[in-house]
Amino acid sequence: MSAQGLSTNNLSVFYGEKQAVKKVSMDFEERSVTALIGPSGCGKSTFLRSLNRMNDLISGARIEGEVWIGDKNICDPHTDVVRLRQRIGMVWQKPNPFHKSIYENIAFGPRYHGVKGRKQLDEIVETCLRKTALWDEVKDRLSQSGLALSGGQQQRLCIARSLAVQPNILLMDEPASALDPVSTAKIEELISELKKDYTIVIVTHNMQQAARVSDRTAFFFLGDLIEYDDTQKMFTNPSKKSTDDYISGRFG
Ligand SMILES: Nc1ncnc2c1ncn2[C@@H]1O[C@H](COP(=O)(O)OP(=O)(O)OP(=O)(O)O)[C@@H](O)[C@H]1O
Repeated sequence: MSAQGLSTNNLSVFYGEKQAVKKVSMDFEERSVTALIGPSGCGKSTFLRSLNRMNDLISGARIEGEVWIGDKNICDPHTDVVRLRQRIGMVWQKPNPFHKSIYENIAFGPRYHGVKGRKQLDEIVETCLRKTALWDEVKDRLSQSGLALSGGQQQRLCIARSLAVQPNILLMDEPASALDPVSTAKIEELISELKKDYTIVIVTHNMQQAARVSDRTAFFFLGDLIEYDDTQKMFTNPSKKSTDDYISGRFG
């Protein structure tokens, strides 16, 4: 595995007595998109959140097993969680810009991590807005509130905010499910563009979206990883009957 590679080994997540994720071992391909699919409640979001220790914030949640980034097991209690979340960004289902200007939404993270110069911050803001195809839409109103943007623009702003602290990995939990079809298409285009530079893991309920944007797909059911393969294979010739049943809409 390379210095940045992401993988899990026998990863289990519990909420109290309930086991939501059951000994899942996965290697994520770098600079590609992995989709996590499966019926509601099968543990996709729980698994995703454990990849950057977001489950730490949920009382009663407990992890067993390992999550590796390069040669570091991030489940180690000595892990610097702030630094970890800088390397592994998270984008949520509902766009959640800060109650700040468009500029400050992006400058906040780098400033927190020590970038002070205005010129450098200006550059980061422009680069991140260009990467998310927002620059032309907002360059003349950077001091306006991020909340004044449309839902789709807000979500792209949130993605730009994640990029500003230079992560290697982006986790996305149904990033387009709250958006209209045009905004969804823009987010999907953006994901395809971003995978040239980032390793992306996305939870989606939308089978067409998984088929369109991902290179690899993992099917979860009741906390188990049932099948994990190239997306094309998963959607045309899955190995397990339950994968086939789910993908073809026979349950879930
Ligand atoms: N904070 C929590 N406390 C207790 N149980 C939880 C918590 N979050 C999730 N669970 C339970 O863990 C299981 C997995 O939930 P999770 O949200 O990870 O599934 P999911 O596949 O992402 O579902 P969905 O597609 O509906 O978002 C479910 O049984 C759920 O009820």
